[in-house]
Amino acid sequence: MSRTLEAGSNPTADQAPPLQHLLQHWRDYYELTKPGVVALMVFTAIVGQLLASPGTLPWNALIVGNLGIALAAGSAAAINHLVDWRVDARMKRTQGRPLPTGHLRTTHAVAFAGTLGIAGLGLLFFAVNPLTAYLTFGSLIGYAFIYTLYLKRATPQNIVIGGAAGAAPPVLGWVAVTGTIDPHALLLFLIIFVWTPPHFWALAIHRREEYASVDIPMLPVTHGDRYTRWQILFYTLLLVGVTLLPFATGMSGLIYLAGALVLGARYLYYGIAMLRRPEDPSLPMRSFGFSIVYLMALFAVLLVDAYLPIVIGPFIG
Ligand code: HEM
Ligand SMILES: CC(C)=CCC/C(C)=C/CC/C(C)=C/COP(=O)(O)OP(=O)(O)O
Repeated sequence: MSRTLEAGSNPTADQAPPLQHLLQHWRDYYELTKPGVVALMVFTAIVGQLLASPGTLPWNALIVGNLGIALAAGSAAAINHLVDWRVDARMKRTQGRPLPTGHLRTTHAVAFAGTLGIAGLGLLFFAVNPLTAYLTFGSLIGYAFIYTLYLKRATPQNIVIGGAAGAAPPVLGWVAVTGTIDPHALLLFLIIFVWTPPHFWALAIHRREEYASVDIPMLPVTHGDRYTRWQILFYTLLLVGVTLLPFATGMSGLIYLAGALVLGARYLYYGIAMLRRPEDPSLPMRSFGFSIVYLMALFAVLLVDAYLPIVIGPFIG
């Protein structure tokens, strides 16, 4: 077996005492947590928290709650690296990760994931509220085990179903403040749930050959490039419809409506362009990049819409 296929063969990782080992390899551990993804998830959780408590800052949920959610999500991401390291070693995009390269041993990664998970869920249970801890635990199991271990390898609908775990953070944030599941929080869940397929399938089109080579049944592998592009357009249209719901239900106002329409129009442009110009190899990854800007901006606009009147209210009487 080649060295890149032996997870955890690095001798310096073996011998150093635990603290020194952590300091030496902090970058590898950091990478295990998928920090970019977790950062956006925490942002959506913050928006959930601030919408749950207009006008007052829910400090405990903001600080302890988000720390707990980030630790649990980082733990789930590290378990995903552990479950997938053999597959990751065979795909160009992922072969430089800490486990396939042998920068970290699997036993160390197991200890790291376990510590993060217990710390995160413990914080949520004891210092926030039990319901937030239960729901976060469900999301962790949903992503790390149900999606990664089973769905990812079983069906091209893997990311549609598995997307539920990644869509949970605004609900987790909301529950961290109120202790109950609010229908408005479920609207935010629905937005991320419907956003996930166009987010991921654009990347999957670009990486179709890699997924095919490791027998992961992503939609472009099982149903082809063109069918996936139509599905992306279908979900983007659905997304534009779903993003109107916060306005339609009176949860958000005109600032949000304008932002959602402008962002939705841009996202639809990518969906249509990908169908009209299948020969343009740059479009799928540009659409993937825009999906991240889109979600960040949409949640930022939700916040601006809710807080602008509170912030400028005193100045305009
Ligand atoms: C099942 C659901 C999801 C799947 C399959 C998925 C898949 C992916 C993949 C394959 C990448 C590329 C990682 C790389 O660059 O190697 C990625 C990046 C990213 N995803 Fe997702 N994603 C999902 C859900 C989410 C959710 C719910 C969020 C946030 C709310 C999110 C935010 C991001 C961000 C911010 C990046 C860029 C990370 C970076 O460049 O560091 N994703 N996603
Ligand atoms: C507790 C809680 C909120 C949990 C959420 C967990 C979480 C970090 C979800 C991330 C979703 C994601 C990046 C999926 C890609 O996995 P992949 O295996 O398809 O992608 P890869 O090939 O890049 O690893």
